[in-house]
Amino acid sequence: MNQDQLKQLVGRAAVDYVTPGQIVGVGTGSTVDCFIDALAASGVAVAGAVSSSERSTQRLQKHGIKVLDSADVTGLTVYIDGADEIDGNGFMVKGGGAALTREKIVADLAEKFVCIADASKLVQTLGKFPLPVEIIPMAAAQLTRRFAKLGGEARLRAGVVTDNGGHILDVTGLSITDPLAFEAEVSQWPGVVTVGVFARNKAQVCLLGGADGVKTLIF
Ligand SMILES: O=C(CO)[C@H](O)[C@H](O)COP(=O)(O)O
Repeated sequence: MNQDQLKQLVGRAAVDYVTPGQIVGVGTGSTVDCFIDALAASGVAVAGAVSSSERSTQRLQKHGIKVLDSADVTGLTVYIDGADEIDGNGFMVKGGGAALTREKIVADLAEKFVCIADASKLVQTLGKFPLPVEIIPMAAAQLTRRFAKLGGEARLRAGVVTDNGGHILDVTGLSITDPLAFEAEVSQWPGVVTVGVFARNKAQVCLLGGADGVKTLIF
């Protein structure tokens, strides 16, 4: 199976975590696109979705799934999203699609984060994938210096403006051995909107697609 087929496989598997009549939290990315399509095809009638991006909103609406504002809900049972990397504790790097800020906001509303990913995303230590950080543009130079002190090289993602009007730094060369401490530290640097380490809002479940089918990891 190629990577696209694995994404479709886990997208379909994630529908089992959605209950009819529920409001579901929906992430962003090509794997989530597969989930949205599978949900629409499944006949599981949800009451609506809280979406983490304009991209997912458009796809949900195209399928006739109602999109609610995050302010319209007090909580969500489940949030389904992909990841750029996930480790053996359910800690993730996210933001390859530049949607990390809204993803973290919607994930924070949910009782359970179900990560859907192909097996290439499972890593021992986070940091090989360039770490996305949404920032206020004015802080770019200072934040680049701060990451350099941690051994990272930050590059501005050219031509990208997020749904919130922010910019993205992609940081290479990091080895994130303590994701909770790293997230807490970087999150309080002035000019950081959201760091793409999801440790406080980690996954509780990962549906990992590989040659043998879908493996369910519980954290
Ligand atoms: O964090 C994300 C978007 O901001 C995505 O979940 C992540 O980039 C994975 O994307 P894909 O499913 O396309 O591989």
